[in-house]
Amino acid sequence: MDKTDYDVVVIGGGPAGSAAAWELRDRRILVLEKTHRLGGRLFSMSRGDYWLNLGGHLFPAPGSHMRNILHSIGLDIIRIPGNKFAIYWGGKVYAPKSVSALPLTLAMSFRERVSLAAIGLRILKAVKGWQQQMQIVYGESNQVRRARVARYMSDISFRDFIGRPPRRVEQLFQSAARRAAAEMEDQNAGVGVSLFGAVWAGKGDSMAVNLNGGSGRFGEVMMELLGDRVHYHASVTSVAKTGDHVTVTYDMNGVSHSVTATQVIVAVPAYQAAEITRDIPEDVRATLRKVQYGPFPTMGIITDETGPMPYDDIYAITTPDASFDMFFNHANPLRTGPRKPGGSLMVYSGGTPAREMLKLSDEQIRDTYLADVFRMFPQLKGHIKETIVQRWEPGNTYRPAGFNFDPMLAYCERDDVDIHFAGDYFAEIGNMEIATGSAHEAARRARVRLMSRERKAQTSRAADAPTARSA
Ligand SMILES: Cc1cc2nc3c(=O)[nH]c(=O)nc-3n(C[C@H](O)[C@H](O)[C@H](O)COP(=O)(O)OP(=O)(O)OC[C@H]3O[C@@H](n4cnc5c(N)ncnc54)[C@H](O)[C@@H]3O)c2cc1C
Repeated sequence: MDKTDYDVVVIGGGPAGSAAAWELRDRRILVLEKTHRLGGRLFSMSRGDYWLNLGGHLFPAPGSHMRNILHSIGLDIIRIPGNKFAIYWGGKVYAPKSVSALPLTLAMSFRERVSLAAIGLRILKAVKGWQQQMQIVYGESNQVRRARVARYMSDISFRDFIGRPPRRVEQLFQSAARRAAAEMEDQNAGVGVSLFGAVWAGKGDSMAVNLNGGSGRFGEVMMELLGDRVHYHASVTSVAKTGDHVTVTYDMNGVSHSVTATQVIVAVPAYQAAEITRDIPEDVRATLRKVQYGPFPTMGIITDETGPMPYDDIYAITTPDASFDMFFNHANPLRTGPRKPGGSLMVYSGGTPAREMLKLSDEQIRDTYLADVFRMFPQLKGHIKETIVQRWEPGNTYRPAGFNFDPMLAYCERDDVDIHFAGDYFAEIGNMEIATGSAHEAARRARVRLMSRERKAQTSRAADAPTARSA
């Protein structure tokens, strides 16, 4: 085996690429990241007592890959005490103690109430089924478990599952479903159900924590720890097998570079992986191309109010009556002692409204979003200190009804490949846990393959070496 420049080259420095690199840090590694930072779609910026959040923010439960990595790189999580299923409806914010109280509390007609309760019961039953699929079965690999969860209610769309309720009820579910970055028609029923399952699990709520200091801390600390093993502004254009190694070509500051590696982990969104990776089976490339993503225009807001606000005890509000679908109060986890002045909010849209919103300029997006923020909370007028609009394309990945990911799963089972894949598209809906979990598996496969090739090289060197007698 000829010596390559690196044992492993990791492409993309989002949660998946950073996690893979961290796991393989004892090896000769190189991370190629096309932007100036690590963290990908986890992104926040420190602002005094608060942080301005622009990307992913809800972190998974103890025992998850993400939590294990946070622990090993010395980052703390903080609990989110606030309500996560509040609704802005007919000009009022409803934040009942239990999600089951919503059909009884929202102002609506009798017909709408009955419809909302009936769909709610059906979703609750489906969430129970989803939770069963999520259970860990001893002896089962993570990949098999994930594939099982992804197949849950994957044959029909969320729209078919919900049916055609009265218009106002439909708007409510439409807005909630857009957290998957897609309309109800476009995502399968399992995706929609998992969205409700993540926040509707009572004490077992699987997403009840934030990263202290903001989700951007993940990438910032990874940048410090991985140091010069990362090249920034390095946009990979090709990953190709050359003899017994892999050649990675990338553009950096307008100059084309090439490096060789024994193993490569491709940790970029699926459609980009399909474009840059040569020498993979055509059914795997076709599967990567079919993975769906929807955009998320997001706006982070720093406020400078000096007294309490009506949303202080709320973390998330679904907003069917606004130009955005979700409103988040990122200061909620910090409202434990005396209330400090100021705050941090975020709003975003998904699905069709997100695509429409992205046709506007940043200023137009800001003005449209702010008009609705003021309609919800007029107390905020005169207290907006800073806004930043972020255009996430891709925003999130989701699976449509009938999507078949089996070619990629079969490829991952093979023990004769040197190009591995990781990313949030390994699940029915994208999230940081899938990104880091699939990265852990890709890193393990790369390490096994490296070790086996090193053993083979050692054996052949030993066989070639002249023995004492023949010498
Ligand atoms: C607004 C928003 C809210 C979200 N909320 C949550 C949440 O609360 N909880 C949760 O778990 N998830 C959430 N997510 C999803 C989560 O952020 C993603 O699932 C996660 O970031 C995916 O990680 P990844 O590494 O697979 O991809 P990414 O984060 O997209 O990282 C990919 C990296 O690859 C780089 N790259 C791309 N192409 C190339 C190339 N050719 N060469 C070199 N580098 C390249 C990119 O610059 C990027 O850094 C949210 C996402 C958004 C946008």
